[in-house]
Amino acid sequence: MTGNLILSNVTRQFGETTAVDRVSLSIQPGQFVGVIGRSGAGKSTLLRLINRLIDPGSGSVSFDGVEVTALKGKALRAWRRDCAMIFQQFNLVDRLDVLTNVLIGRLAEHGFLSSMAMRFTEEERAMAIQALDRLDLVPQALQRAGTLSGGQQQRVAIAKALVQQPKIMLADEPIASLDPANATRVMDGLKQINTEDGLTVLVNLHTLDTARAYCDRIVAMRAGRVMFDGTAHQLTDDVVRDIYGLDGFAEFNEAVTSTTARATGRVNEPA
Ligand SMILES: Nc1ncnc2c1ncn2[C@@H]1O[C@H](COP(=O)(O)OP(=O)(O)OP(=O)(O)O)[C@@H](O)[C@H]1O
Repeated sequence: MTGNLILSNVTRQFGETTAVDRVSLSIQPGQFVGVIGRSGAGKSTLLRLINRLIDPGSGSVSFDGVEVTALKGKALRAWRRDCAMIFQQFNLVDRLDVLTNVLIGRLAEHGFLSSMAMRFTEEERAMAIQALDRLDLVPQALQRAGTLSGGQQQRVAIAKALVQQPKIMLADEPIASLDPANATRVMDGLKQINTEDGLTVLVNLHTLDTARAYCDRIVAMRAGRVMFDGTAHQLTDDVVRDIYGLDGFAEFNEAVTSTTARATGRVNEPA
């Protein structure tokens, strides 16, 4: 098993809009990949195509040589468990405690009846506590999720994703609604898991400085197309201006605090 995720010429339209336009990417196991782009660039659609929340109009998504777009029934459910997804709005059950929210990540392993009864084994509880410990959330384990800060809730969502024992972690703008301090803790949590477990992480981001600080590889999208695919070092300010124009550059750079290395980037012209 290699853990290679390969997208070939993936396209998805919504009416007249081509949300994702002939995207080809090959993502090796253990990479920390940031997908950047302005609102509407196709970032969310790309992640949803990978975990099959939506289907492509054409093209192929494969993982370890298995065609993901052809999966059905049990195999599709297994794939959704293998590729955990984290959302901007956390997707926790506010009235349930943190530990139970994390355990919900195990439900894909349960049959219908034990899911309904929310019965979990001691081993699963231990796994959930361990995941919470990695994200510094053990003291909050019995607190209602809705009473936590946004950053803590997002870290609970990461713990919940971890107990799914995924092969790849997808995060759709996980820090878009957080203040900088909480955003840093969430990104640190993702990076720690990536480094310690070798788990592939694919994360949609709005700001350049975050992508440059955390990602081994940055994919920049515009109007559904991949316009750049390279390292943070290669994604110079000049390259960003080429792709997004001056307005886009200013928007991306709102949160930029550090200066950027001046290296030569690779820009793919749209076909
Ligand atoms: N379910 C849908 N129905 C119709 N149009 C859609 C749907 N999902 C996405 N789109 C359109 O596809 C394009 C890409 O949207 P997408 O949400 O993937 O972009 P994004 O880069 O994630 O933007 P944002 O940062 O605002 O979430 C947009 O024009 C959007 O309006």
